[in-house]
Amino acid sequence: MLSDAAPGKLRIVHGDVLTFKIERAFPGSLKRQWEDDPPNVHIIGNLPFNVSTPLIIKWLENVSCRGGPFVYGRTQMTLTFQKEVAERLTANTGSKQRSRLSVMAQYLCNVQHILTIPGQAFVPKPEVDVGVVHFTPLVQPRIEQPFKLVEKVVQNAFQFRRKYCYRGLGMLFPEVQRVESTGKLLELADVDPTLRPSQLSVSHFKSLCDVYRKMCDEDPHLFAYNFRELKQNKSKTQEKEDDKERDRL
Ligand SMILES: C[S@@+](CC[C@H](N)C(=O)[O-])C[C@H]1O[C@@H](n2cnc3c(N)ncnc32)[C@H](O)[C@@H]1O
Repeated sequence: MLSDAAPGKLRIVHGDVLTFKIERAFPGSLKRQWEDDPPNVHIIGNLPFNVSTPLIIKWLENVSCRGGPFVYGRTQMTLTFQKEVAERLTANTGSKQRSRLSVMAQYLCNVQHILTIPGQAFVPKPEVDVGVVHFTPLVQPRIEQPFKLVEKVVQNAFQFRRKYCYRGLGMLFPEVQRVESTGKLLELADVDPTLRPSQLSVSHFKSLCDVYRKMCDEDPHLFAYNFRELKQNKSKTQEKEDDKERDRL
């Protein structure tokens, strides 16, 4: 009905936004250089919350490698999220909502929480309020390291939210070298080990990622070390042991 009302001006594509190839959706003539003003392509989305959160992670990774919607340049996005997620995306250093998402979004984009729409404005009314967030990719990311490396450092740092940051960052390293390597990382990055994860600024994360990158270059096995995976595998092994024990009884 909508496309009939605007012939030639509106094209409706039925599909899954998570797999849709936006990079092929618009004419190549719209492409701009990364350093130029944003292109005449704007992504606007009001998606279910279980889609919008994984999607923003995917699109942030696309920003970092200038892929997906960002083959057109610094494509702007205006997206809705559960209000709490919108607050996390835009949270400043030191605030209660400061989280992994804040750092991942803010190192790559200028992020603004434009407005909050009360849940009752929608039919059917969702359980939560809705935050509208605007993203403009930065010409120069605040951290110039691969997305996966930044994600790993940030994820580990926020692993123990209430503890000093050295606790979470320590999990980047195998147990045998943990104390020494964490000390070296924090010292070379000039980061106070007793800051809480929420007190770490993007520029703290930049130093941490740069030093961690050097440490990974020196030790090729380091990046593959994953404390979380080990923990999961350990608990699976423990589960199996428990099952065996139960069978014996
Ligand atoms: C909150 S409603 C918004 C409806 C309308 N766009 C608006 O703003 O009023 C979310 C819409 O996202 C659609 N949707 C859900 N999952 C999707 C996906 N993976 N890809 C594309 N659309 C999806 C649903 O069909 C639904 O129409």
